[in-house]
Amino acid sequence: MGNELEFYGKTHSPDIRMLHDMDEVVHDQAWLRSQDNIELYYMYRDLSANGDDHKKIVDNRLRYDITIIPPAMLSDEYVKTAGHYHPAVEGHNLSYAELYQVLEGKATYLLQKAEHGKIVDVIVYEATAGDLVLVPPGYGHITINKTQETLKMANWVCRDFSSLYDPIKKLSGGAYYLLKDGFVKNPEYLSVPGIRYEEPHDYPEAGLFCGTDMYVMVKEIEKLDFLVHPQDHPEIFGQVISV
Ligand SMILES: O=P(O)(O)OC[C@H]1O[C@](O)(CO)[C@@H](O)[C@@H]1O
Repeated sequence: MGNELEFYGKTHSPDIRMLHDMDEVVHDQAWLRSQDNIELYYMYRDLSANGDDHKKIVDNRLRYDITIIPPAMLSDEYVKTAGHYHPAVEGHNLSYAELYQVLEGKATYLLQKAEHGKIVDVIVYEATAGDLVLVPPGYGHITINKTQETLKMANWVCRDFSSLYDPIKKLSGGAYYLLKDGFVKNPEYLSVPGIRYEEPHDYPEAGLFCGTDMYVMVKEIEKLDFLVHPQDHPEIFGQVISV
């Protein structure tokens, strides 16, 4: 109770990520073991403004979610999502992408690309309200709220797959932890490159612009096909795929 979200006049209840759902990925394990199982963040999945929109979204194999992450410290670490990768699109060695937009507050997005068991790229985006961040194929991702404000963000993603949590759980979290003093490498990873900091930007090829509520893409939903068929969209993924 008390965590409902209003979206276009309808009330939605969240899935709640609890602290002990995150046992494997929290930096301070001694602290974690002494803690009660508190609520960390709230996921409102498969939202739509009305039945027509919902049909369009489902017919196009998409999903629109909102996630709310209140400020919190996990001992010395800023609150974050559990983190996951996406599976490969059937018949291709390219995994599904995902598009985020910050609605309120500020987000730190950590993206990491694994190849043959090694991390070959780490990107961090600092995003504020209106900013878009695309998680390209091949990248696992974690969202961190390092502020004192609640973070509210939305995502568009293909609805036909389950996220892969094990690769990040097995290595006790992402390639870096964001602690009070800044990013520190996770020693469980054998070799990790330095962080590349990138700025959120528009994706004009897909009609996506920072500052415009990306839910409105439901009106031209075919432009989000790059989330369902990334292999057909070198105009969006050409550069990142070749990193
Ligand atoms: O699944 P995690 O790593 O807890 O992250 C939660 C986020 O992932 C999503 O499931 C989409 O990837 C969102 O609903 C939510 O923002």
